[in-house]
Amino acid sequence: MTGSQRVILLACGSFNPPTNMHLRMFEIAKDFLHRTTNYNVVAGLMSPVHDKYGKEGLASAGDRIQMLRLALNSSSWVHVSEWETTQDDWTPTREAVQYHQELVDSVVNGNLDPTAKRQRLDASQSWLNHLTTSTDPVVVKLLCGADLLESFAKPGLWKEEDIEALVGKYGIVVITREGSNPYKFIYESDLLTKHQKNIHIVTEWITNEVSSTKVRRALRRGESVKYLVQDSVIDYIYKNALFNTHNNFALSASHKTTLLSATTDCAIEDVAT
Ligand SMILES: Nc1ncnc2c1ncn2[C@@H]1O[C@H](COP(=O)(O)OP(=O)(O)OP(=O)(O)O)[C@@H](O)[C@H]1O
Ligand SMILES: NC(=O)c1ccc[n+]([C@@H]2O[C@H](COP(=O)(O)O)[C@@H](O)[C@H]2O)c1
Ligand SMILES: [Zn+2]
Repeated sequence: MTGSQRVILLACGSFNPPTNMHLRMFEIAKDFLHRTTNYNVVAGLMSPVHDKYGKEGLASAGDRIQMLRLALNSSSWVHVSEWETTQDDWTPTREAVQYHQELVDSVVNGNLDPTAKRQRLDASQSWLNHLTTSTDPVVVKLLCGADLLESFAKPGLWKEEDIEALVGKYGIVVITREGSNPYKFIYESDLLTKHQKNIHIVTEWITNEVSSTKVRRALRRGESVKYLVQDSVIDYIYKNALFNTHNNFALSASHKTTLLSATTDCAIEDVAT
């Protein structure tokens, strides 16, 4: 794309576990940006939150990274960034965006000597490699659902200067979610209205209200989550007895996930009898 601005979409979240909608967000946002702006989306990154985020029922970062890797096997352009999980503590989202922007700046635009560049590329992620085929600048934007945008209003949750940096300096791409009204939310905020040009609202018409919470609930109850989560992720969850699936362990050990997911109800009866 000539004259276009290269963009990386960075989604921060728990991904506990990653659902198909987490993956869809990237496809929806990319299509929208290519249709309505001169952005060229060159990569997507999923940045799982640190264990110390402390959300109830949060699987370990190691498990969440493995699940993301499995889920992203089918994507040619979205990758996992482990950086947040390797820090000593939880990282505010502004810092996560800033880190990735600085990393990209140093490798794509920076004046690093070839050895330092090599080290940085080796130490980091393969997604950086293909960006170096051009010296056109790359900007990192936060990709999120409307609930995350609306959480800006929760008292004490976000620093004002972080919100200002996210919308003013970097930019946000927001996917609508059932029950959200991001346009109204922006209208009611002076700060967001000031930076409206940098907030891209993507109305998702093919709505899918899957959430990790609902998936965990279904798993806990031994219900099928097939077609909500990638098969490879379901396998991983059962093999590692995540999200209280150990209650259904006999079930998982004796059945292939595909079979299990399609026939959970009968399988439960089989095991019980
Ligand atoms: N169905 C969805 N539609 C739009 N955005 C979504 C959807 N599910 C998740 N997201 C977005 O994905 C990002 C990561 O969210 P998160 O890991 O909290 O997923 P979640 O499904 O909301 O999980 P939980 O139920 O545990 O809060 C957030 O920006 C969130 O808004
Ligand atoms: N002040 C902040 O930067 C801030 C506050 C709350 C959540 N977050 C981030 O939002 C993401 C969403 O997490 P949830 O799973 O809680 O919806 C996480 O990556 C978390 O780090 C950031
Ligand atoms: Zn959430």
